Amino acid sequence: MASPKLVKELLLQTDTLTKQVSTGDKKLTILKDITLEVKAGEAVAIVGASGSGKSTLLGLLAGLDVPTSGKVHLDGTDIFALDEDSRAALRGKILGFVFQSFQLLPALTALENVMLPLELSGSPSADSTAYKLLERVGLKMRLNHYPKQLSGGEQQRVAIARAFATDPKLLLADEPTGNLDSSTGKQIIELMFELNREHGTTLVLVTHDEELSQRCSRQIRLVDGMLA
Ligand SMILES: Nc1ncnc2c1ncn2[C@@H]1O[C@H](COP(=O)(O)OP(=O)(O)OP(=O)(O)O)[C@@H](O)[C@H]1O
Repeated sequence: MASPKLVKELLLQTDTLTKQVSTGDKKLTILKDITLEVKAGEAVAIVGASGSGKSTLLGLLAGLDVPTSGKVHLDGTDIFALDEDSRAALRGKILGFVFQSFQLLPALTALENVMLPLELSGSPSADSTAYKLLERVGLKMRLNHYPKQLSGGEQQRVAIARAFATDPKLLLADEPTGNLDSSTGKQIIELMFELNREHGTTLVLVTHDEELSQRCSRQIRLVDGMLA
């Protein structure tokens, strides 16, 4: 049993996390024996060549995918000891996500996209919180635009506002600058780190972007599914 102090300092902990998939009659090991720790407030980059297992690891850290063996402790909870509903509830409480492809809901406006996680978590002031966040990311003039009416950088700013809406302890991002030109990418990096400082959010980012990985306090490198 972890001590209360350990639980407070370690936000994320994995123990010999392994992921295998069946391809035809063969078993492919995508991740092998990943043991790592992330402390509250850290900004950590997961780096490595294409196919090294970065996105798979992020999916396991979020509890969106299930490991073949090993454990993930999130804020002191063994997430794979929970049933799916409890895991989803914990995710809603603790995690925010930013994806390479933004993943905004196309039928909702920018404001409605940011309001959604707030409404799902029962926030009584979803609209004013979402408004303030969109103002914070410089999109006050785009509240009622649909995703297709926004540029890539604007869509990613909405996605970041949405990810921070529930004030998550941990923000997971998969190639957040991957689909953006370099100057828009720089703005997105600045924004994430500003919000990281303002909210004290822990960041775990998968990235190929050298500038983004160097901004993080630590890099975790994967080589063929193993920690380098
Ligand atoms: N469901 C699956 N079935 C078979 N192979 C898979 C599956 N999921 C992932 N893989 C393989 O596992 C490896 C790791 O994939 P993953 O997407 O985690 O890599 P990555 O490091 O994020 O790559 P990239 O930087 O190109 O996005 C790849 O070779 C991929 O083809």
